[in-house]
Amino acid sequence: SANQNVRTGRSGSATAPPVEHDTAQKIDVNPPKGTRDFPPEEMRLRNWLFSNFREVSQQFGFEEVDFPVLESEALYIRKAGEEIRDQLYCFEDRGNRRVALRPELTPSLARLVIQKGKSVSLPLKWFAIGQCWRYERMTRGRRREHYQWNMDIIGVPDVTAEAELISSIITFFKRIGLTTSDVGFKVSSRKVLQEVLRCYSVPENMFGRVCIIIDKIGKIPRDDIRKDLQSADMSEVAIEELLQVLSLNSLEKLEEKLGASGEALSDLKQLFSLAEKYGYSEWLQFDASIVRGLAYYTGIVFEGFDREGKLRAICGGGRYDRLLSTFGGDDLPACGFGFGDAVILELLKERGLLPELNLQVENIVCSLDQELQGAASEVASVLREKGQSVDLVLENKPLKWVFKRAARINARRLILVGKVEWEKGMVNVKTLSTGEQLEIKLDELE
Ligand SMILES: Nc1ccc(Br)nc1
Repeated sequence: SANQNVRTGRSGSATAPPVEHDTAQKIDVNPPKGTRDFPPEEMRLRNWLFSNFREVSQQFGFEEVDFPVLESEALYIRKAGEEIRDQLYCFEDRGNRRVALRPELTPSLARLVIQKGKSVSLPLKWFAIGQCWRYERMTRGRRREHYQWNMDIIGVPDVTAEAELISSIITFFKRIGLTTSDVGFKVSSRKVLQEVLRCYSVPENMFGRVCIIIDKIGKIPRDDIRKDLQSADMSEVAIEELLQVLSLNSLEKLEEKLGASGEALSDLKQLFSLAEKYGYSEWLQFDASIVRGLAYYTGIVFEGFDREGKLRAICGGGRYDRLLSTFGGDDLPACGFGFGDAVILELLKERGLLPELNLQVENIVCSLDQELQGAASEVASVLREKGQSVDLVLENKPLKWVFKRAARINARRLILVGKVEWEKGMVNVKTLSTGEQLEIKLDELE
């Protein structure tokens, strides 16, 4: 309290003994392996990215949702051998519950939709921006967390939903200055795979597993792909046929291979026709090798890629009509995508499209002597009540220091509270860009 001379730690008086603290031990000031801090400059860039995610989602009429970063491990235990399962950041909590840091948002969304049940009217158009985790042996030095933007449409069985989702991502790309010469979408349908597997009587319960194996094409040696497919009960002939179909990159060739009656072809034809109507056909290409690495996709799948081919997929998504029933809910048609915060920033950096985002404070307020500090606080409050931003100088600093700080925070005005002016109810206002200096009555400040 004011009348005691209690040491407050750093600046207390010499008389009282120092407050005892835990014995100092040097801690590692870096964040845990694979994780990031967001100091102001990085946080401005992240906020810029997320504002664009959010504004596009709202422009498409989507509502924002979020879920706990910690979920029951059971949400992610799928038997298809996915990488996401191998890298689950999971543990047993103090209540002996098996829990996991979410590796993706879609299972949480499915859980919430089931929880809401009949109380929500369809279709649901929800979006979320959430941190997702994986525990990867740091041998590969990759990140263990990233932020993902998701948009999902629940309750629409037609590919009109997928067309709308792709349109929203293209809108986002255009907003941040990317064009179809920078990025594109590879589009296919898992029904292509399904139709081939059925021709060779591969058991339905192998479908998810085969998809995960196919997704590794280009990432592991071709012979390993063949071995994995053999282990999924596929014959040599079936494997050959499958690998041939996966190399198709035109709907005409797909029709020659699979015939004109299959759902895969009709879905894809409808999607490309809708793309024409949206005006984004040039952004899409059919590529039968696209299956995506999540077991629950059942129909159209797509991924955004950089045309220079230097980076990993920018985003990806598709239809997952069976996910809800795997959680014991009633099946509902569903589709969505995930868009990570890493590759897009690498791409923008490479294209020289990262925005210049500087701190901008309208006013810096400073008293010219110690007994006017209270007056300076009064001036700051008056300006803040008018909705203006104010950096109030809190200590007795030389003017040279104040001008330096004003430049660093890009202040528009410097408000000086001096004894002579203050006695007349005035303050000294300096417009920093022009150097113009005025004496203004406090209640006329705006
Ligand atoms: N699923 C997932 C989670 C975290 C990171 Br980093 N990458 C992928």
